[in-house]
Amino acid sequence: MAELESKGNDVKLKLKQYNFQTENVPRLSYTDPKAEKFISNGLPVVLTDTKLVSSALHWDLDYLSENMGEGDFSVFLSDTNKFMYFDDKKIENVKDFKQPTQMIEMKFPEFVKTLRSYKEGDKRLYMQQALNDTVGRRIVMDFLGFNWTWITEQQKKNKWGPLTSNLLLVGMDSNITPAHYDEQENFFAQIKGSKRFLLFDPSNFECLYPYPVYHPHDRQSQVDFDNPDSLRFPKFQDAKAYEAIVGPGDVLYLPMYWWHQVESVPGHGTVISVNFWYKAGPTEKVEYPLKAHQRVAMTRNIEKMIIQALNDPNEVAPFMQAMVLGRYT
Ligand SMILES: C[C@@H](CC(=O)O)C(=O)C(=O)O
Ligand SMILES: [Zn+2]
Repeated sequence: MAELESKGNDVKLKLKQYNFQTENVPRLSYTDPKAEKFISNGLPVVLTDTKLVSSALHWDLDYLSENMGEGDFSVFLSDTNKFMYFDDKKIENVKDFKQPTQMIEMKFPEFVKTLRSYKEGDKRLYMQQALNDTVGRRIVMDFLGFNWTWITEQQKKNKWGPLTSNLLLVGMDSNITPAHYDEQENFFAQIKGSKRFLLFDPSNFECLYPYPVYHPHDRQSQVDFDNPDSLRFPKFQDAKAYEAIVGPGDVLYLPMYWWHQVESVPGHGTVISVNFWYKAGPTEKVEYPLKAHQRVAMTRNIEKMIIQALNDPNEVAPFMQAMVLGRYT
């Protein structure tokens, strides 16, 4: 991370500038009592010395090519540098849905070859694959070398559910995962290169205008950060952003329901990360006023009920308008 800090201003210059204000996410040692407090309060924090993935800091394209085994890896192709997630099981709900990316299965060496032969104008690539037991022995040893003692202690202390997956992310610098939220707790470990996170707490729901729950882009923001439509999304200008730049060895605690846009910092070549997604813990006792993430969960449940009851996504908006317009507005 020091290398990145020494170029602090350059990095800022290379990073896209947006019109919302940003505040820095704290960078703390995991031994700092404040760090544990942030995690237990569901607030983002960058932990600088957990050694969570120290056993993988030597990972690079050649090493992974030799040791990732014979399995297939999901590689997303995009005509732009944006890789917006979509749920293909929901495509049937939206007429003429335009897939923003194509996903192809590749062996790791083939992915590396394609990545290395990339030239301007080609489709950009982003591999996103949950680690599984098809990987080679060396990767297994590296994986077993993760700091499971610390992270399992965090899981227990915060009463999270089970670890659901470790997503391996291997992408080109400048790749962007547009703003979205996930319904799992996340320790995001950076291995090679750097990533900039723009984070928004769950109360920004009204400023980030997520797609409807039935939409393939459920949980993703409708707002194009590069060209926000202030007529359709007038509250976007009120969004309150936090910023974190993570480099090799850094771990970002990314709380469930927190919005994040993730930008691979230009000029660092291939960018490699592994995340640790944990199921939420048991629903805490409901206290009033409701917390923002509880309101988001409630909104989602109500939308799902209406979608199921009407059995036609096209009837949802008119139904909700009839319920609200002229009665609650
Ligand atoms: C996939 C990742 C974003 C990225 O690293 O491009 C993310 O959204 C997450 O870990 O929740
Ligand atoms: Zn995410």
